Amino acid sequence: MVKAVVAGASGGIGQPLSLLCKTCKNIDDLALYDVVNALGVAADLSHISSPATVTGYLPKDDGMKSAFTGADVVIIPAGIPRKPGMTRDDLFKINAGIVRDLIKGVAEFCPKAYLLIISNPVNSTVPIAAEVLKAAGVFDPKRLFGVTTLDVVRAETFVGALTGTNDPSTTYIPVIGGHSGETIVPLFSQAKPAVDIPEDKLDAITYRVQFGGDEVVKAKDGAGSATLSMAFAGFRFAEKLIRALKGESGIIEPTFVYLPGVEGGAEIAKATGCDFFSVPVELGEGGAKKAINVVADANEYEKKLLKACYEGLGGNISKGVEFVLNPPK
Ligand SMILES: NC(=O)c1ccc[n+]([C@@H]2O[C@H](COP(=O)([O-])OP(=O)(O)OC[C@H]3O[C@@H](n4cnc5c(N)ncnc54)[C@H](O)[C@@H]3O)[C@@H](O)[C@H]2O)c1
Ligand SMILES: O=C(O)C[C@H](O)C(=O)O
Repeated sequence: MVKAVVAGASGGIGQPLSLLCKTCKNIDDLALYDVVNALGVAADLSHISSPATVTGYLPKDDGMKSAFTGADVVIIPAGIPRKPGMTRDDLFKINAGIVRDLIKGVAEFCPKAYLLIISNPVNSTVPIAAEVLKAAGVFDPKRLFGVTTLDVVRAETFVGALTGTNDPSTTYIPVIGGHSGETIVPLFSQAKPAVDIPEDKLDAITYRVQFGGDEVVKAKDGAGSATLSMAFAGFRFAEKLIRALKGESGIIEPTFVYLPGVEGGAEIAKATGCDFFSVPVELGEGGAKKAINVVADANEYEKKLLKACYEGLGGNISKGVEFVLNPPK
């Protein structure tokens, strides 16, 4: 019996993500939480003839408590998206408080749940979540994941277009670091099967993975950021995690974790100078089983990218931690 919650279920990501969860054979009970329209989205999805039961909750009548109680997995895409001209960090002011308050609810109502944070800026919202859980005495680093899967999905897609493969998703490409601009570092040299990216195309494809989010923000022209591709990516990660929790072995996916709390992570934290970092993580019955040190094998081109990543990411992480430890007055 697996209960999954989508918090922010009525939004651009939340609705298609909830749809995918409703059709997932590994989810039995789906709770949709939002500050608006969660009952409508739940009523709509509940007519789909798949096994999962769906219920919707608003903040009134202890809705968060009802939604979160008994949850095994909580996926959080709640918060505002970017408009053209904004960085993900510009979202901090509003989304930091939204994530903090949702995680307080998690700590109270489902402290053992596995948490998948989608809300931006991920580089800061995941440290916020960790600090809130620590303060409540329920932080387990093996259960907290920043969802960076969209960067991996983009890398697969853009490389697929270059190689002309029939199915881009069959190429494994570790994308590591954080989830914004230069903190996103694709390691094309470690693709499996190997890909041969012509030298004159390397800068452009790297940039496209790092700034792919901007393409969508620009194309949507004020109507938000990536929602459908993000729902696909968020579901891909959630579904893999649930399969691993149920005992399937050998599942590896890059995700933004608190490295010192995951096996193999301490040495990566030492090498990168960042406690929170996305690396390929082997998922298991207890969540994050092992962080895989792909940093050590980066080539010279990738090492330069990583240097810029460490510089940007450190500040984003501290900003999140500070928000909880020294809350703005
Ligand atoms: N991690 C990633 O790769 C990635 C990719 C795309 C978007 N995002 C981020 O995901 C977030 C959501 O994007 P979107 O396009 O779905 O936005 P959206 O505005 O369409 O939806 C957000 C939803 O969150 C809800 N919400 C707001 N405050 C809430 C609260 N306190 N509790 C519960 N629900 C609340 C809103 O009512 C809304 O339904 C943004 O921060 C965006 O930047 C992350
Ligand atoms: O770009 C954004 O703001 C949304 C998301 O983080 C993305 O990568 O598409």
